[in-house]
Amino acid sequence: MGLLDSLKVGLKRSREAINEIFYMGGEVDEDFWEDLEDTLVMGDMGAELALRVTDDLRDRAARENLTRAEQIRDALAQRLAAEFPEAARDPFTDVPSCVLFVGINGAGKTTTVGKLAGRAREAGLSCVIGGADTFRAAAIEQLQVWGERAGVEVITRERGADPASVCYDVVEAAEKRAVDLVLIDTAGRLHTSSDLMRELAKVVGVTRKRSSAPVSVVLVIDATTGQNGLNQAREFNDALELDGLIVTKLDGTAKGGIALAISSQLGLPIYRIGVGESLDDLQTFDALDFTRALVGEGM
Ligand SMILES: Nc1nc2c(ncn2[C@@H]2O[C@H](COP(=O)(O)OP(=O)(O)OP(=O)(O)O)[C@@H](O)[C@H]2O)c(=O)[nH]1
Repeated sequence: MGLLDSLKVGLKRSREAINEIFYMGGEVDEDFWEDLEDTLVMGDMGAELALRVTDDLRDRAARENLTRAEQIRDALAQRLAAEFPEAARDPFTDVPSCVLFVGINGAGKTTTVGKLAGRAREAGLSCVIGGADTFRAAAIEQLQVWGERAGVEVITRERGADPASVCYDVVEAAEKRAVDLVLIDTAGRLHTSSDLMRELAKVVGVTRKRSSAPVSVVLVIDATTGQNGLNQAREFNDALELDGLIVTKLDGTAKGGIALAISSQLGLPIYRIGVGESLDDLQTFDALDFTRALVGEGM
């Protein structure tokens, strides 16, 4: 199955809901617009965004005399795609670069670091992985497994070591060797835990200060989290000034709208999306491919 197909399977739930409106009668009338707005809200996009998109589309339909629902479908995909801010730079290919991965437990940080390390190797970039999750012994082991899989060295310290000083060491070692790409995994934490968020702010501060390569702080977010994902992202952004997002588990039962809500509301680009658990299941984000998978391509 191609990566785009995995995404389409993952977004099936949202697409089916949207398909229903398009198939209902075919005529664009007041009910159609109301159903569209409701469906977008139900798909986790948030009420404000759903209203804005529906209003714009309604104007366009009037202007261009689009009277059949099918004509609206691609206009909807285009309009939704326009909500995603574009990345000014790609921290995984514009090297040298140092990237810190943050997020709640189980979001997919370690898996994503492994996948990206594999991609970097394939692209002929030199890469090291930093293990700043010294909280759990199992986390260090898991990262080492991913490092072996990707053929990339993992630099870490013993369990309980100060994560900020691990980052300092990793960046220093990488700079001595003129490594292109440094990927640092951090311990998962709840956005509501202020002590752990302060610790993370220190990790970010030390890394930004020590690294001569640009540092990007990337929030890894599980697409199946639903509306709570927006609160999470807001808290991480307030504490750390995020640079962008990686949205995982879009092959699962995600509705997908949450990716749009976060990216659009916080003005954060999506660098990659995760569409499975293996090394190859990572995709460069393309806004229009994503929104077309979300709204379907018609008959
Ligand atoms: N289906 C699917 N599963 C994923 C994806 N990314 C990660 N996972 C799975 O999600 C689970 C958690 O992934 P991890 O990479 O361990 O998450 P983490 O954020 O490092 O977790 P902590 O170390 O607890 O902070 C694992 O079972 C992964 O295989 C994805 O894109 N799709």
